[in-house]
Amino acid sequence: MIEAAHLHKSFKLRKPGPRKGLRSLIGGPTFVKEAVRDVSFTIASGEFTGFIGPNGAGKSTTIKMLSGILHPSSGSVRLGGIDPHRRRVETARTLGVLFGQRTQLWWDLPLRDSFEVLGAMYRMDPQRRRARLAELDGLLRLGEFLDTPVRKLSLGQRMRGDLAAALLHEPPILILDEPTIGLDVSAKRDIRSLLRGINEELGTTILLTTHDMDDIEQLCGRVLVLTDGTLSYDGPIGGLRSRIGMPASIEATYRTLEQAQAAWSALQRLDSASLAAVGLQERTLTVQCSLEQSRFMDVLRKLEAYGELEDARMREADFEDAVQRLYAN
Ligand SMILES: Nc1ncnc2c1ncn2[C@@H]1O[C@H](COP(=O)(O)OP(=O)(O)OP(=O)(O)O)[C@@H](O)[C@H]1O
Repeated sequence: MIEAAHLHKSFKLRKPGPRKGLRSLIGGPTFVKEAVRDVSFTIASGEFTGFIGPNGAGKSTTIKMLSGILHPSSGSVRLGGIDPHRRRVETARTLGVLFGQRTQLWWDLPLRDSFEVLGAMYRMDPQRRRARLAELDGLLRLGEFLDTPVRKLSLGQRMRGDLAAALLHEPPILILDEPTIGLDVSAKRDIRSLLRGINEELGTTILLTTHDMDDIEQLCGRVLVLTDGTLSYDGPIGGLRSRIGMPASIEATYRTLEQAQAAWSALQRLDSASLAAVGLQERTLTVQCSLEQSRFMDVLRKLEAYGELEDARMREADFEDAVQRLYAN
């Protein structure tokens, strides 16, 4: 459904010139910025895929190439077999796009009127538009604010309206850029459950770009990680967890202070990639380990070599932190 083959995009930029005032506009020497280096992936119909990466990794540039706004310097894109840059009209029919940071609705118009304008832009038959709106109303619960001007909507309501606007013309593919940005916890939960419904009930293929790892964990079967213009990971979220190592920490409380101190100094000397002592507070030792939860008992057995344990608790690694570490490396 979405095919990207060896996508590459570079921009020719000019360094600021040494001169002051108007003459600085002439600028210095040019250089090439490679925003996307060599990205290939195929997304099948009905997949819900996450697209993540640190700031400046090239996600927006990739999305702009997928949606036909930018032409790749080399490589190719096909959306349902269509080249989005050459066939703009068919692409507009195939694709719905939502940018969380801006709206495609008319600020002063009631939501209902925005849909009328969009329906006319997509040359939808009014009867078909009304039927589709009724379907989207059932899914996105628009009824309560359909007659409210967009500027008076809460951010969560506006996002629901924007989702309906992106889906009005029944596109089989939806590209979302930060659809939960700025929302509070409950509105985020709401939007996520609506996105799940759109994917499952309408069968829409979704590519989701976000900096919110909860979006990815809760929605995406597959995740693409873009770092410095190249795909550094493409696979299921579980595989990303094991790739990162997902260090979990265990807090183990020994019966005596001496035992805890003995364990602390022994583990400090131990040069192990899978087990590291990271803190000692009175009788409680904190260790980090890259093992899966099923091997918690193995770690406990190692810790018991230094003395009897009174208590032990495992803290699951935070996915968000782990992904930030992955970007940093
Ligand atoms: N039109 C442009 N002209 C010049 N450089 C650009 C242009 N668009 C993007 N870039 C550069 O390309 C690189 C990738 O930018 P892009 O916006 O695609 O990253 P991103 O992953 O979407 O980042 P963010 O998460 O911050 O939105 C950046 O270094 C950016 O400055």
